[in-house]
Amino acid sequence: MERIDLLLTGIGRLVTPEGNRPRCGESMKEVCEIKDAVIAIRQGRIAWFGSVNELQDQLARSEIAVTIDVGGRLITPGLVDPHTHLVHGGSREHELALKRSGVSYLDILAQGGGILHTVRSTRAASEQELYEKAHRSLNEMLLNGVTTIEAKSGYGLSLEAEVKQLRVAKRLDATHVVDVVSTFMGAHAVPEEYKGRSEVFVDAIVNDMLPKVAEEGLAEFCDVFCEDGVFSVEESRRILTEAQRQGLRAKIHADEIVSLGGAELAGEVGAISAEHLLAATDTGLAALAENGVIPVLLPGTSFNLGLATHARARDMIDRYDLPVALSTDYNPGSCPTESIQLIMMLASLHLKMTPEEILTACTINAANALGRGDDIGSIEVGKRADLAIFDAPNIAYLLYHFGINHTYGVIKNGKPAVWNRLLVTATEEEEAR
Ligand SMILES: N=CN[C@@H](CCC(=O)O)C(=O)O
Ligand SMILES: [Zn+2]
Repeated sequence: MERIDLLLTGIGRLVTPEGNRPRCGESMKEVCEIKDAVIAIRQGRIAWFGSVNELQDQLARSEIAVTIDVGGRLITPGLVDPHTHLVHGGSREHELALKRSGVSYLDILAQGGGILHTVRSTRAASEQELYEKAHRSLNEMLLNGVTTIEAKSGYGLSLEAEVKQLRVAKRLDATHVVDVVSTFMGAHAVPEEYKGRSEVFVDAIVNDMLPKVAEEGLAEFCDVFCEDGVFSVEESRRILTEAQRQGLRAKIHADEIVSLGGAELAGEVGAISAEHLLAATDTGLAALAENGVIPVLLPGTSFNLGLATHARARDMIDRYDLPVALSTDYNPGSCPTESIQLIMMLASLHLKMTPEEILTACTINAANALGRGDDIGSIEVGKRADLAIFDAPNIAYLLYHFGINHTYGVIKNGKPAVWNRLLVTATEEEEAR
């Protein structure tokens, strides 16, 4: 007899992209769909899955510890959110009136607000305060069906405060059921004490911060806000190549507002992903395609900033054969939402992506944007049993019925982490600490 720890039955529809690699262009639409499915889980991983009718022999040969009937619901891989600014202090609702009166995002930053406001709040917050705030956000994400996220630093902008943010992210990864992948983003803005001396701040990033982050293993990735008035292409190149030399993989906030050449740089340095890309040129998109860079699109940000333009997802998929990923960009300024389901709806509305493309973008392509395509991002034998269970008949319904949370349950590492819409793991482990 084959031992099975958990058997999920009564799956009305199982939908998943296939394989471990990023799904490019046309192939983003190809998902595997199984009606009346079952999933067997052993030691936190998928043992086997498929149509219940075709698995009768397998079922008869199994010794099943626990069976849960999911009542005809929809199951997908656990969603992956590959671009968040999870750990930060404070909030910025006071900037709402300014934004509504037409002051631009970059002007608010140039006036010492925006990211710099959050830098002041983050520096002033204790590690415990940052931890508790981020923990609440992680719960929201989990309740949305998310099982792995990326978290960037970049609101410390000093060695001490960046390390504080990254330590909080590490602690969350250890204590919270959602996996947290860390990115060092010391080059998020030039802090006030370095105003007009960005080259000196870049020296501090390269000579002081990066070595500390690399030595303590505080982050896997390094990101730079390559933008007009923030970090130039030359400065971004210097930081990212130095980060790569020290063992971190490159990510770039590229061509978000101005066509600066961030996408071209992403291609040149062989970044794992390039994010935003609203203003990316054709040359930039070609550079991503030629160098296997994953475009991570953040439609919540263009929506919340009230921009008339959106990232060219259709061109990326149809003309450049790119593997588009989607993310919340959760942060206190340009996109204060943890809701990946809202982002999925906006990807349908503004980016004109199909339901299948959106699922692929939020699972296997997002997993690859974090270098984790072999372990998560699809329902596959041997992969981690991270699953989202939705109160929906099919994936199109998730985009159609908007503004609500469709998640009924979440299975993380083979165990229920959300059930009947409620958190079931208040992480006993964490409480014991
Ligand atoms: N654009 C730069 N960074 C974030 C926003 C950070 C903030 O406004 O606090 C982003 O990805 O949108
Ligand atoms: Zn961002």
